[in-house]
Amino acid sequence: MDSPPIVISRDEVKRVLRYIDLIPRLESALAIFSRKNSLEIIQPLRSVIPLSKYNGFLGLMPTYMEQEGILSTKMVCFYKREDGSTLPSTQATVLLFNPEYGNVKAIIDGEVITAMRTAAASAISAKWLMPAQAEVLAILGTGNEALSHYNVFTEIFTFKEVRVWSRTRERAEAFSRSVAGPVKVCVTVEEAVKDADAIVTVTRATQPILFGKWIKPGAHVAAVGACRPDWRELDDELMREAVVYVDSREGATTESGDVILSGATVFAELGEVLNETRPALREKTTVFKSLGLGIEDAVSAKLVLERWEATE
Ligand SMILES: NC(=O)c1ccc[n+]([C@@H]2O[C@H](COP(=O)([O-])OP(=O)(O)OC[C@H]3O[C@@H](n4cnc5c(N)ncnc54)[C@H](O)[C@@H]3O)[C@@H](O)[C@H]2O)c1
Ligand SMILES: O=C(O)[C@@H]1CCCCN1
Repeated sequence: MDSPPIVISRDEVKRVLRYIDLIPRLESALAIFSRKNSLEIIQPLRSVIPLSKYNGFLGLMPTYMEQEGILSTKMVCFYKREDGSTLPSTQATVLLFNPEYGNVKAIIDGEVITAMRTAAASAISAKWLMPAQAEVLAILGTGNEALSHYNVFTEIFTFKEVRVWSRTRERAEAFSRSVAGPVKVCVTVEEAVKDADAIVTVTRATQPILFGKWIKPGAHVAAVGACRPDWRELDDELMREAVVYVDSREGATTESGDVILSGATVFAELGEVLNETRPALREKTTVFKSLGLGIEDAVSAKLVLERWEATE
């Protein structure tokens, strides 16, 4: 008889998932994704259901990676509203199936997976696109993604200064106190990004908060928020003048307000850089527009299950 699905909680995911293991799996998955071979990967564009009454969305992210033996679906709800709820604004669950028979092997909390795989993808973009001698990191936003980005960027790079900006000084100060290393609290976005080499935008803004005129030529921006076609974090000048990389061309041209409304040209997918079919123009100002991919959740969930089984 088949065994029931294993249920892996948020705390267990946090216990077993490590960037050092996750990053190589993501690099491999992004590279496979950009080869566009349906024998290797089937990952349709995310279906998104608006939850208009609650100012939110449900995204469905099925993925099949035949050679890796992974069949999964992430279901993610994300909300625009700010009504003082203590629940996270992005909540997710990942189902891992046995592709041979269709039985569910594991039901895995997706909150930490989402935060860590998104931050790891941004870190991979920075590995290839950030200036060689990067000294200053600026993080715009102080939520879950800000924390995961702080963690991975300070784990794999060495910055002389890390800055943070939030709409209120209190939130930026609380973020600065919550992390292990020193973080400079900035009162304006302009102050935070001045001469920064790497900039991470992880807000729920729907209008531009980051303007090209403030940015040092050659800086790298990992743009993570603004995941709807009418939402923005970056202004037209930045989007049009930077070299724009994305996780998925199809995703970016369907879901990203920063890409669609600015009319910017997408230069390459990150996976194409990893496959060396498109160049990494590190010396130019670069934007990595991240929307999030089912394959990232698929390989993360498989890794979580492997580590969980190994340590149970
Ligand atoms: N690209 C991806 O794969 C991916 C994955 C997860 C989340 N996201 C997106 O990243 C963003 C951050 O996610 P999170 O989980 O950290 O959210 P969060 O709610 O934990 O944090 C959001 C941050 O944005 C700030 N904020 C809210 N409205 C703002 C506004 N109008 N202007 C400036 N700042 C504002 C909040 O104060 C907070 O600091 C969201 O837009 C989310 O949808 C993207
Ligand atoms: O890929 C994801 O998980 C996210 C969730 C929030 C909105 C954008 N995409």
